[in-house]
Amino acid sequence: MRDNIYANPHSEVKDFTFDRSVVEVFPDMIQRSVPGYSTIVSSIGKLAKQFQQENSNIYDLGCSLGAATIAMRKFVDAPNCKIIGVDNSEAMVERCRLHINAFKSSVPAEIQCADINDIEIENASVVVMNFTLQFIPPEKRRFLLDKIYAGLKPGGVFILSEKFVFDDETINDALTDLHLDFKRANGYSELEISQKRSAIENVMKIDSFQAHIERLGNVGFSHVSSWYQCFNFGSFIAIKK
Ligand SMILES: Nc1ncnc2c1ncn2[C@@H]1O[C@H](C[S@+](CC[C@H]([NH3+])C(=O)[O-])CC(=O)[O-])[C@@H](O)[C@H]1O
Ligand SMILES: O=C(O)C(=O)Cc1ccccc1
Repeated sequence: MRDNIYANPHSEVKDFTFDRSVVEVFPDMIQRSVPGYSTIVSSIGKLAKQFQQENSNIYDLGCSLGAATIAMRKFVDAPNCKIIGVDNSEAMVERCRLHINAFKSSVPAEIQCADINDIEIENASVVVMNFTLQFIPPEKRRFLLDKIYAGLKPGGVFILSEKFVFDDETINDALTDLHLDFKRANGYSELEISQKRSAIENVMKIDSFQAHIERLGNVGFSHVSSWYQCFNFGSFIAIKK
């Protein structure tokens, strides 16, 4: 279904939530809003194959409808690997379970409805946060990343995709303009762009590209790099020694 949630004027633009109305249009919304999304999702599947370890867990934190989980199930083939998807939106989890069950795979996948700040991360070869950290309160991010690092096995990988702000204002303006043109080219009106920006401004707090790199190093990851960027969106890999 086409995302037209902000196509008409809202008398009051409420803070964005991943409710049932968003779930209904989510594939369209994220495809038309996040540049490079489908490339990132399919590559996450290939990265999971590169870093999979037998007898381990693979986490998809903030899984939404399970796009990254489904991509990983296509590539993961190590013995006794289980994918654990977690999301705190009941509407997302309900629909995600239907999506996962619609794809035949020998890789077990379990979808939990929970707050990722409250769950255990253990025996992990791969942890994915595909555009999720930006919705976690900033003061909770470091503790969550420390938990992810502690729960990863040696040689494990953390894959983190985010929207970025850039410290250099000239660069930030240029890449933001490219993103807005991307949305316009995908059929969003100025009204939709403006109302969506208002809806997410209190609930989606983005960090700088540099802050992500520095924090991942401070958390303890031995190898950290950006592996994909499209305008002001992109993805990092961080590998535990
Ligand atoms: N504290 C939390 N605990 C659990 N889930 C949360 C929390 N906060 C937010 N979420 C969930 O994180 C997801 C963010 S969307 C991820 C896309 C997906 N990864 C994809 O690859 O398609 C990104 C976007 O829409 O831009 C939503 O499903 C929230 O319910
Ligand atoms: O950054 C934006 O302009 C977005 O629209 C990102 C987004 C995509 C999907 C759900 C919430 C936010």
